Amino acid sequence: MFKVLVMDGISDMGIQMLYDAEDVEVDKKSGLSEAELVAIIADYDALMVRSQTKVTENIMAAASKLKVVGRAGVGVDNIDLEAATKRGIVVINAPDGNTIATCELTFAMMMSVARSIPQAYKKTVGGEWDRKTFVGVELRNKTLGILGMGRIGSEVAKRAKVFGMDVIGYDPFLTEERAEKIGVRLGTVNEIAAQADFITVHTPLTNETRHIISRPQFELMKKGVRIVNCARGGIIDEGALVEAIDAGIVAGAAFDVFEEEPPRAEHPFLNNPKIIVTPHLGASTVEAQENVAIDVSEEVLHILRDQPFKNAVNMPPVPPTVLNKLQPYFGLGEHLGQFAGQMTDGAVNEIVVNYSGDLSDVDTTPLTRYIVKGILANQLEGVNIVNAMHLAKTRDVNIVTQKSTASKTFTNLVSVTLKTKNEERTLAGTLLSGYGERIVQIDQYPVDIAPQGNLLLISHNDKPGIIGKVGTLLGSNDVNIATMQVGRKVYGGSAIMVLTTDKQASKDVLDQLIKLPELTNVRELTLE
Ligand SMILES: NC(=O)C1=CN([C@@H]2O[C@H](COP(=O)(O)OP(=O)(O)OC[C@H]3O[C@@H](n4cnc5c(N)ncnc54)[C@H](O)[C@@H]3O)[C@@H](O)[C@H]2O)C=CC1
Ligand SMILES: O=C(O)CCC(=O)C(=O)O
Repeated sequence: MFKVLVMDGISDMGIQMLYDAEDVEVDKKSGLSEAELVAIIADYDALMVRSQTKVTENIMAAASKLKVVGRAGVGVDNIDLEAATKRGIVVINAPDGNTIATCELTFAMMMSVARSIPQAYKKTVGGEWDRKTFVGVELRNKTLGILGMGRIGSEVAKRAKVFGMDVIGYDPFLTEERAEKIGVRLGTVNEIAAQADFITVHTPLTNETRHIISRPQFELMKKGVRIVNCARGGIIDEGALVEAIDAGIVAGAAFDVFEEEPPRAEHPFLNNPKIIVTPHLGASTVEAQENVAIDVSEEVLHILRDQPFKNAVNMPPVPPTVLNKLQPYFGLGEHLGQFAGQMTDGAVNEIVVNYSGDLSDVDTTPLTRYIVKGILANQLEGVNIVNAMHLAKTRDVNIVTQKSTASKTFTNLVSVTLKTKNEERTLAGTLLSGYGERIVQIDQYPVDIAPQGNLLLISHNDKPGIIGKVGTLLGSNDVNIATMQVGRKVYGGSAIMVLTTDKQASKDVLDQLIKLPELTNVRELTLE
């Protein structure tokens, strides 16, 4: 039974599938301190949060069973990604579910700041009928500058066009073609600062975007500009904004997010009549909360059940077309890794993976993760596809990936070479239509083995009668042979024998085998 801890009031409707799952037990809690989470987290296989809970290194360190942290939203700045990656904990988010909600809040903020709606409301309910103070501006024919033209920024741009606005966008990843398609002009941050009547930001908070709008940009701005931030506190320099309002440059600002949340009672935004604020409500619609909770619940279930998942933040994204092509090979990759890892002794210095045929024209990094996971799992505990590359790097294992266009015999071939100080071993496998995974080469020997269960890998000198001797010895020790493969390059030379057996041979049986004079090496391998 998997235990899932759901924090921060994530929508019950959205997590219904977790309540319905027979292999999952859900605990809902909120407002726990770091120490309280540290005390209980070891019980849980999955943790789901919004932006309130900070998932820190201390919490991860105590989370001995935790496989996944699910963020019901976009930004993962409340989760220590490095700590998660180190421990093989997958961090997933729900990037699509709250786009429209946040875009619509941005628009609501833009219109509120254009017409001073919150200020007018406050006066009216206070008994004043003031029709002079609140003369606003229209959006039509105004220039909107958008920093960050991803999901939310693009949706804001579309709506702004319908309102008759001229839109300038800045995003290092926005191509001219895409900008043209959305009907947006490209501009630099400073061009936007100089030309816009409204500026809204929709980037993540990174080293590049922190204070991307600060004093030098405010100094370029037209008098009367209005500023909106529904992305992250810190993208716009809060102190510089207050100065620009006092200097009469900025006519109004609307902020949903703060450098420190919740803001201190004496925060300068909270008593400034030109600044309207909301408590990080961008994603707070019934629809968005349901969407993100459904998306995250689905992914959490996939991860707990060892099924493929897509929105991992601490692993590079895999485009669906690539994933479709690679997914059938994940099992083969892991088995090749497990096999290769158990074929060698001593520390691995280098792993060389060669992909040929069908796999040579796609980014095979996700498949390499499975291979490396299989190899390291022989030596280390807690290896998974999230931390496999990281663990290899921290152990100075060099990973080399090669591609060759065609294999002479197979339409696809994955070969793995492990180099240690003393040896170099190679293994190759393929996916055969109708037969599934096959190992087709061990070192220089051609073989045909299904990589599963218990295997005995025997090196021997090719002599008449050796197969009989091995069979008799195993039989007399009640080890039933399921399949047997023999490979050799030349008659009478060195050869290998690979047996699959119905149960593991005991240490005693292995000792008896190695005493047979024709055998030079015996290894038992277990593939999961
Ligand atoms: N207020 C709220 O409740 C919510 C806030 N957000 C915030 O909004 C942000 C944007 O969300 P999405 O549009 O879904 O993300 P997204 O990833 O689709 O878009 C972000 C865009 O920012 C661009 N970008 C990155 N660095 C940049 C830079 N230095 N200068 C200009 N552009 C840069 C990226 O290229 C990308 O196109 C999130 O990172 C999150 O922090 C998201 C949802 C709700
Ligand atoms: O969970 C929330 O309400 C915050 C949403 C947010 O900021 C995000 O998705 O990045």
